[in-house]
Amino acid sequence: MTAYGSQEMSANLTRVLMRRPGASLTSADHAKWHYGPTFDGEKAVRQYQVFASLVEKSGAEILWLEDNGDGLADAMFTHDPSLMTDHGAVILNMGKPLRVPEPALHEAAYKKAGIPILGRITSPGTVEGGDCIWLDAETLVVGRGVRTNEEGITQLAELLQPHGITVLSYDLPLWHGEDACLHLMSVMSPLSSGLALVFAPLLPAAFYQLLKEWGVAMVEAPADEFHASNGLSLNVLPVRPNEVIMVSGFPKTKAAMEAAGCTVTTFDADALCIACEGGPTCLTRPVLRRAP
Ligand SMILES: NC(=O)NCCC[C@H](N)C(=O)O
Repeated sequence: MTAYGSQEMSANLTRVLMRRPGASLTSADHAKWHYGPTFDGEKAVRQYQVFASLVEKSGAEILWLEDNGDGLADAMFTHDPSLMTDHGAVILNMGKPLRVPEPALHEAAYKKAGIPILGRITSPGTVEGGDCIWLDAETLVVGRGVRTNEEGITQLAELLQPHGITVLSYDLPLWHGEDACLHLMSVMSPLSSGLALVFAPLLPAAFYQLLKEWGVAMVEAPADEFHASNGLSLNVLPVRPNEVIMVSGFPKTKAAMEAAGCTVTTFDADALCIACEGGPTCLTRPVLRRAP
């Protein structure tokens, strides 16, 4: 099956590229990878298994990349090295130097699956998938920050423009610095086409105004849980519109989404997501999202 296509963020998750963590993660030097004090490789692998079973249970087909000990601990965050469009995959170029080899793994997986490659971002351009959010199928919003630069955004816009896609870009704050991970998806998680979970204080102001103009209803992520989770309380994965998977331990954020009509499933991820700075969306690269 070669099905692909995804120019939206919350339609039914039908096919997804994921990498099971193994030796590369369990042997990772936490200081080198900027992993926090709750990092525990073996526990992270167990927590990942629970997460993967939730994705499987949602009905999505998983295309697996395996961790064969290549040392790429962050490669489990498959959201970032490529972007899927209705016209094929865009192979991105990483802003975090330790992650530079990862896009080649995605390219090989897509070729094996018979999914066409639409194009590539090349140096000095950088774009990471976590900085890209489809507002609608013709509008991609990109966060310019430590991981995604102006040259990368220009390349991406040129690649997508012939397909009728407009790229809008906004500056992200530095927040915890160049070594930490702050993507556009760190401050906004789409829940359905008209609803998003946001941490407004870190949203680019003009992007916040655009969301209001487009009539996107915003659920505010409670600040205390956002800070306590290193921002991961906000990173939630829709498997269907208004049906999401999130990290456990943040009841106020969960309740806020439920009050907005969402069904929320949680899993424990202190050693995996909180420590490694990436949540459920970051652990998945949607290959096909299909409207219900
Ligand atoms: N899309 C995301 O926010 N991905 C999280 C990636 C975390 C990883 N440790 C990184 O620093 O790139």
